[in-house]
Amino acid sequence: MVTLIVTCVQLSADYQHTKTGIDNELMAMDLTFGASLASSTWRFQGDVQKATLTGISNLPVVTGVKIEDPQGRLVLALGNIYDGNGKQIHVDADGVGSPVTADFLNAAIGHRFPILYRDEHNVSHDIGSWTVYSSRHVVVKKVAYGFMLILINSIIKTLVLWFIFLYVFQRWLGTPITKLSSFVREQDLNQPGTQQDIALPGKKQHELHFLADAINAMLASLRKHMAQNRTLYDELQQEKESLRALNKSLELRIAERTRDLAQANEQLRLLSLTDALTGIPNRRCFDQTLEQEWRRCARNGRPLTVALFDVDWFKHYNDQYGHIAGDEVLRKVASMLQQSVGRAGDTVARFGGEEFALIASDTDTEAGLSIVHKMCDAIFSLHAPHALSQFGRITVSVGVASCVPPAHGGDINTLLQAADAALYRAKIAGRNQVVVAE
Ligand SMILES: Nc1nc2c(ncn2[C@@H]2O[C@H](COP(=O)(O)OP(=O)(O)OP(=O)(O)O)[C@@H](O)[C@H]2O)c(=O)[nH]1
Repeated sequence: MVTLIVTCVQLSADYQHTKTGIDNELMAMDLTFGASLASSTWRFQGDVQKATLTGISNLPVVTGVKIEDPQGRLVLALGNIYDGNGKQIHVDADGVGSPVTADFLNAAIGHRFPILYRDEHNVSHDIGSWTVYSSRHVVVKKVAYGFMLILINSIIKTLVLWFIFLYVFQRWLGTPITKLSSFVREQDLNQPGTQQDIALPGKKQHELHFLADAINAMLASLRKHMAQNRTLYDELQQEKESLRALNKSLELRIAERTRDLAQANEQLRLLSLTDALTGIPNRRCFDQTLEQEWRRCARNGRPLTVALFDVDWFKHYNDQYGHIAGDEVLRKVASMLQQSVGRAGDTVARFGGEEFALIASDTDTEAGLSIVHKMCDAIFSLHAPHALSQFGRITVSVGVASCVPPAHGGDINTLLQAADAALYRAKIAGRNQVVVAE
């Protein structure tokens, strides 16, 4: 671009210089041809005039020439001239004029000179004027050659400068920058032990050496931080492993504790349903079992029998043998009652105090009586001495009640009350006997 601008400036100056030169040449023509033209015009020597004009028009800088009389009328012309109307025309050797296309290059530069003839008395006569023309085309043609030289010169200079610049750039900048970028690209900070620095050739005196030093420092810092990160990462992994192990052991302990808790709950549940003194189901268990069996028999339309056992004259027994002995008897009675029930589904429970109860599902009165008698016989067979009893041993009175629970409604308490009423009657009737509810 700079070359182009410089060339244009140079060309413009050259154009102006050439134009001035042509102007000067045209101006000087009057000195050369003025006298000849004045003489031939004064003497009306048309041939000489024409020959002179042909000679003038053959000059390289001249494009046209014309002679006019003192009144401004065209006398003789050759080449491109302006006529009396100011129009540009071309006059050939035969004096025939033809119009010329007006354009920038054809625009004529003319110089008009008076034709003065000095006679033998040294008197000056104005006998007309002559005008010589050149054009921009002539100037451009002259300049073109110079322009070509200037252009070629500029191109060669530019190319040489470019090659020098490229060589210097490549030698001092391109190669080191490529080396630096390859070095940075090849660095793998995740590979410990590949530590190396970059060193540029030459003395450390220009910016690229400073850049290389900065890159080396930066990489050293990055490597140091990466090593620290790796150590931290390893520590974190170890922490993670130990946490995982801890978590696993905690899970095992929780599972163990959960199992223990479930066992403890089960034990508690069993304890809450077991009578502490005798080890057989307690009153709560009796109530739950009776309710379940009541519903089951109601669904199946099956009979259900309940029996209430009460140890006879037990207050007297306690009084006679002591409370601890009384506890022992209660344990024996409970154990015997439980052992003597026929089926696994029958439930014997401590009803409260010295009272026990039997639940026999799918059992009518007759079958229930059979079981109850068997149980009473077992108690009687214990031969547990009771000095204050008329039977001399521990006996029980029993009230038995049976029903088929209704599918809807019905009241368990009614059945229990019936059994209790039967038990009361057994007591009234003399004890050690079984009474069936009415
Ligand atoms: N040793 C002992 N005695 C108990 C227990 N529970 C209740 N008793 C006693 O059992 C006795 C029951 O007496 P009562 O209700 O008068 O009846 P009974 O003396 O058996 O007379 P009848 O039932 O009419 O034959 C009371 O003295 C209670 O203290 C117990 O767990 N252990």
